[in-house]
Amino acid sequence: MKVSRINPVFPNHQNDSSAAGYQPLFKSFATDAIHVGSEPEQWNSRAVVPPISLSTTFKQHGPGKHAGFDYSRSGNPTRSCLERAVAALDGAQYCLALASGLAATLTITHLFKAGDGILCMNDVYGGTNRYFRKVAAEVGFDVSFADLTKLELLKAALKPNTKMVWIETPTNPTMKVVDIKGCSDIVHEHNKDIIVVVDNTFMSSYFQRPLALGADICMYSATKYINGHSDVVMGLISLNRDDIYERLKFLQNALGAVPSPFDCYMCNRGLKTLHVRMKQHFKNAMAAAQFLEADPRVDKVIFPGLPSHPQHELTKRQCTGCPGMITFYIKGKLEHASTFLSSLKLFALAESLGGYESLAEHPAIMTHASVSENERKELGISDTLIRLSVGLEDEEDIIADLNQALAAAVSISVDLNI
Ligand SMILES: Cc1ncc(COP(=O)(O)O)c(C=O)c1O
Ligand SMILES: N[C@@H](CC[Se]C[C@H](N)C(=O)O)C(=O)O
Repeated sequence: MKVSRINPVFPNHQNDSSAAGYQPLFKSFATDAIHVGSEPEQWNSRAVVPPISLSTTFKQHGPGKHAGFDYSRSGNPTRSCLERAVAALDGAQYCLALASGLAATLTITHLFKAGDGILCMNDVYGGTNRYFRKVAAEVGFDVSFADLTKLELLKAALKPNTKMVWIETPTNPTMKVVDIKGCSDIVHEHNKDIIVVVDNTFMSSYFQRPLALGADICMYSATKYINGHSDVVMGLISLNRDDIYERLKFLQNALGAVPSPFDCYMCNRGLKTLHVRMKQHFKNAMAAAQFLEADPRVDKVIFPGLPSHPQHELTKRQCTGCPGMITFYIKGKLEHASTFLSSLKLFALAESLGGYESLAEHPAIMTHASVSENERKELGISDTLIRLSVGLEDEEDIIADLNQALAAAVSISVDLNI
């Protein structure tokens, strides 16, 4: 039987978004997601699905002589399965799993010492901003922020003590897209020892491979798309450099912020369908973004897949597509944003993103409340900014829900001027 590979989003082309100008899909992504790290031959039982290895300790042949594992914080068979799969998907030699995205951030930061400079993209997840400003800076790191979408600002912000440049792209929540290759080239020309880290949480390895674009480390809040089912909190770090890996592996054990075997099992399970989920997130988000952009009740939509996005061309140059994240400004005031959010029926009003279910939130009050008011103002995180994580439900139902919540927002008695 001939299997049709016609894609309804890009009907004249094969089953990928390269036809719309994006990078071609990564070769054998689905096969690697499903098979790498899950080889039945590694188990005596030949289990096709990796078992959850709950034992905290492993019997040794003789003192210090073991079969690859001695203590579960230091290494765990279920965790290894996940780490191997994610490394393959990132085009990396190594991957390390941590207890959360922030645990990954803090483990990476422990590569450095007080007095070292950390330069961070100015718009990042509120908890990353909070960690760098209110924890790392307080223990003596020289933390600074710059808009890294402007390469001249990156050049100007590099200092003699800069040891790490932290990029998040697209940014949470204002969806700015940073040129990973452009930044990595500038940073490494300035000093090849500076470590460029990319938070790849929003894109996932399906849409973006930072290591191939020159970054030294790719990290994730796997809590989001990588697991994809909103039931695991986890972080991941992928990389190719042996020296940094050895130190991070040491820190994974020495700091001890490791995920449980059960969570590793769950995340590996979620990973098997990453490619299927991301395609549908892209399709649904594109439809929702186009609907919102055409709607007079909406001021502005920020979605890298729309030609109106300031870095749409860059997105196509460095990514294979876009995830389900959309940010938009509703017309009116805080009351309109609040009414919209509390009127949603299918979207849940909740923090987090990247799960199969649609979520909506108010960054200024929720995920980015830890960012100072002044900074929020500078970044455009205003009272009317709404962030959507478009899920995998039927497109018509997603749009109908947005439509009815916008209708509820305009019906309130506060003057809207439209
Ligand atoms: C882009 C991004 N990076 C990192 C984090 C931190 O991840 P976690 O919640 O898994 O600690 C989050 C969300 O929390 C995020 O949205
Ligand atoms: N990255 C998530 C996390 C939500 Se914010 C979680 C918590 N309130 C905190 O302040 O740490 C997102 O939705 O962006």
